[in-house]
Amino acid sequence: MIGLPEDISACLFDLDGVLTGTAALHREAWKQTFDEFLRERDGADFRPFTDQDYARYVDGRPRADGVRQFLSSRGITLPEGDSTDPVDKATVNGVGNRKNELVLRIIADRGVSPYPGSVRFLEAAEEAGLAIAVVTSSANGATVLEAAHLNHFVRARIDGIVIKKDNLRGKPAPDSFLAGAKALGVSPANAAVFEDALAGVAAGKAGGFGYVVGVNRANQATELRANGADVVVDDLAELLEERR
Ligand SMILES: O=P(O)(O)OC[C@H]1O[C@@H](O)[C@H](O)[C@@H](O)[C@@H]1O
Repeated sequence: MIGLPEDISACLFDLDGVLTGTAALHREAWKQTFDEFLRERDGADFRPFTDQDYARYVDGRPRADGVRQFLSSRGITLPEGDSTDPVDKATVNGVGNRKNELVLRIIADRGVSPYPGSVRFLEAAEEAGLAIAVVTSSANGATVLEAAHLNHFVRARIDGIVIKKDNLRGKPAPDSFLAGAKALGVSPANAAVFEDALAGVAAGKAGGFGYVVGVNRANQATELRANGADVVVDDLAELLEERR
């Protein structure tokens, strides 16, 4: 009764941009980080980081992958460094640490709100007896889930910390979603993936999941379909309305 195929028994939700409005906060922190980096490197007439750069190279991917992918699109390669690098060090980790410092500050200042339509959908999924996992590339997944008061819906969480610890390939590879399905004890064919990022719907498609729901938060319905979404909605509550 919740707008999913009959044989779906589990839901794997991305977090930022699917359940909570935090994708825009990540994008803002990334823009400030990369623009500062490029200004420092190229001077005042640097080419700024755009929304399209975010969608193509950064959105949905683990932090370090986002740094590498975007910089490589500008012909820049940095040494990896390590997780203790200061925020002004020109390494993949240094740039990532700067972004994390900014995003945590933005989250603390503005707070985290869940999308009301997503909360309604979570309630309906729970009531329908579906198993629920959150699969996010963010190492801040636990903090965001808790701040949004959504923890009680979630039976399993695969986040950026688990991805690193278990050496999983980041989205668009399917590994994190496959780990989510495994944690819930369901096969991919019986699980639905919910994603707002192009790399995320691509991961759902690559993993052979039963249904991939693209959540269109950034005016990219066509791209979500092209990258693997079976259906695209602007808000998860639309799925509930379809079946009324
Ligand atoms: O830097 P974090 O919090 O570990 O997050 C990694 C990525 O997590 C994803 O959920 C976001 O879509 C990306 O914007 C973000 O870069």
